[in-house]
Amino acid sequence: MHQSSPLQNAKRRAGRVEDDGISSWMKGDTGCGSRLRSMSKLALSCPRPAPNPPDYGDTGCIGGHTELNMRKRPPRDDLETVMEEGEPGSYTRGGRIMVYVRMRPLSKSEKDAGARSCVRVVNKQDVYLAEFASETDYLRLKRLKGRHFVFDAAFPDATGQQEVYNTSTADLVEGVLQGRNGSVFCYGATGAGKTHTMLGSTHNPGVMVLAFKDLFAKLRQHSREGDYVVRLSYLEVYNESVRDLLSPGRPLILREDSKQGTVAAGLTHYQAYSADEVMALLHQGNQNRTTEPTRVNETSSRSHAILQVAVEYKVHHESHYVCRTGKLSLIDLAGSERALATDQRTIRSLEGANINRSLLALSSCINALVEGKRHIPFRNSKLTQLLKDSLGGACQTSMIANISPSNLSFGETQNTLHWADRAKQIRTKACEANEEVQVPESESEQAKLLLEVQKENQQLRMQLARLQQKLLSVESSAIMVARHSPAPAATMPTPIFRTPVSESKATRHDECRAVEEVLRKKVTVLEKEKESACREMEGREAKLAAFISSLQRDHSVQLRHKDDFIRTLCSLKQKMEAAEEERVENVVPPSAALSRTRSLAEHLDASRSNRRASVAGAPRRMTMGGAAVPISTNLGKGSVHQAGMKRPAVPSTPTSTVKTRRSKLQETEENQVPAMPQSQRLQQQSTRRLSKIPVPPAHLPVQLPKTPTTSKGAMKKRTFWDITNANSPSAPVGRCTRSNTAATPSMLLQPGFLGGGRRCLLQ
Ligand SMILES: Nc1ncnc2c1ncn2[C@@H]1O[C@H](COP(=O)(O)OP(=O)(O)OP(=O)(O)O)[C@@H](O)[C@H]1O
Repeated sequence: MHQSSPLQNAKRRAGRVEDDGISSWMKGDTGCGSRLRSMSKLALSCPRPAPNPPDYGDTGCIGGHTELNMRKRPPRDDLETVMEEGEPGSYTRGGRIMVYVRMRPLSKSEKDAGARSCVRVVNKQDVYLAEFASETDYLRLKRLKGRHFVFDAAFPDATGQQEVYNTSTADLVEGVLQGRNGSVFCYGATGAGKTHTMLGSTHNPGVMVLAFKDLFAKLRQHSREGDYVVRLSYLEVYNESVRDLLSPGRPLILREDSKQGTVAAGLTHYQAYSADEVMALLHQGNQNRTTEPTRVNETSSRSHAILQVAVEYKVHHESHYVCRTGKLSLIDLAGSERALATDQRTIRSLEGANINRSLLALSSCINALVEGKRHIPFRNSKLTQLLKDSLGGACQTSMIANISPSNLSFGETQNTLHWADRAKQIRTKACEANEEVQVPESESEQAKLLLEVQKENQQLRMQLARLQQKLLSVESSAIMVARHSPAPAATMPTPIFRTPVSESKATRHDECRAVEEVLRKKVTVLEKEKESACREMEGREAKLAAFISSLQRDHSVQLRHKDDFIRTLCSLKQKMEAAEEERVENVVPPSAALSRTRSLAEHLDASRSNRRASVAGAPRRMTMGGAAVPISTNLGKGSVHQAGMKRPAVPSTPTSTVKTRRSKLQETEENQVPAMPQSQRLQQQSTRRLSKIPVPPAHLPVQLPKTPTTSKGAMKKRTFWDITNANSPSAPVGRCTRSNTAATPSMLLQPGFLGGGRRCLLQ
């Protein structure tokens, strides 16, 4: 019936003989747990551990209510015990994730399908898993293996919600109120009871609801009304996109925050003041959550849901108050599932693939954390990104692994238990309390006042020290001055500085008086010096003024001379221009003019000689073209009459001009004016014309016109007066770049200035 294992034999040999214990384990008494633990310890130390396995009833019912089926009990050597060193009950939260297992009852459908329980929870910590095989399935029967797991707590199917909450989450809520972060998440296969554990129903509320109720109750207990703030956010990760469940909209983006860790940007945070408010929000969020019926679960959650509660509150003490900030994350993961477990192969299978992928990423992170790897692949999925703080951060974390007892779900249950067992080894960072001690306002004011008084006192002390130093320096300088200046004998009959300064007050007074006297004398001397200096300065000033006025006079005289000179120059220029114009007017070809002049000169000579001849009785002759020609004395119109000879042709001289000349010639002849060279005559003409040009008065300043003329005709008529006096009423108006400035004498003397100015005016 019963095989003794080597371990039992060893125990017996060691005098620690125990009964096989099977019956008592089946009953689930408390003693069996300790026995199992002691055996497990032994198993760890023995090369081939073989503790006695628990018994499994035919019906699969658990809880020690069935008869032992000895035939189906797996061999003891096959039982694999997975335990950590140390007493399981001695687990503390410090530094690692707390792992709990909750088994749900067999569902009606499972019972109908003839499923049996393959899991046994013993002593609220130990979980035994057995694989059943039918009696005809010989192959599987041979491979039957029993597995034993020990967790921080294991909840059998009959465990109520409150107990689960008290064991797994209540201390986290307490931690949040102390300013720590905490998180609880449920893991398991689809339909294993995660949502039931986390959310529950209206009549049987789950961990989330109970946590809120507890939280608000404790807040009211610890803090005054109005001294706490509870903020709530609720999101889901569906098909690798993050959604806000309290205000659905666009998918949210995850961001890394140096203070808060991974945060969903744009997530709504509702402020709640009571548990009822939270319930309403939770209900609203759950309505928005993606749930679909699958073959396994009527209301299967197709997303991972994360509910976060941030708590800020003040705890009042006698002299101060403490401000604490904590955060509690409650996570309901979507169930891992086999592809066949779901009926649809379209959207549901895609959801399932995404769920499995994210859970695989979670498993990878847990493995990496357990193995102590440097790199933890949190970024592999949105879920692991969001759980980063819960898994590897400064956070108190509880994991509830939900399992189904059905032998039909053996694989999923086994995976879940293995996964949960591994998660036990995850170490978390030390979770420091986020609290700030603050002094009440009245006391802080007093402290502030005290500080101010102390500061003022210090400043006054420093000021006093500075003044004392100053006084000493003044005294020493006074002594130095008094030493270096001879004191009058009458005022200082005794040498006052012979006595030390600190000797007596009287001596000091004498010293001061002596110093005062010396200083007064010095001041008098300085005043006298100042007066004499002032007088000297005044004399110098008068001399300088006279010199400046003489300079000004000289300068004005010089200016006048310069103006005269310029005026002369201008008149000469005008004359020359007039002469030039005259010459241009009488345009005669040079050759013709020359020949004409010559002929006139010859004619003049001839007439002179004729006159002389007539005076002497000889016939008058006229030389034309070098030959002497006899002419009549009448030199009027066509007066040249000579036999056999034509009158010489005058080349191109205009008739009027010829006439004028002839008349002039006649006049000359008549007046008997001696012949004169033409150049002299022209000069005389020019002189005569120039004498008619008015010369400006000497006192007028030489100025250029301010505004040049706009017409050429006007310019041509301008006189010297117009050019030199811009204020003249006849001054032409026009455009000129240089004419806006009054010309200085030196400017007027510039070569081409007048001509340039003229050109400018003609523009
Ligand atoms: N401890 C329990 N006691 C009684 N009934 C339970 C328990 N746990 C789960 N159930 C029932 O089992 C069914 C499936 O549970 P639940 O929906 O919580 O599974 P789940 O793990 O959340 O599944 P999924 O991952 O598909 O969402 C529900 O009808 C629920 O009422």
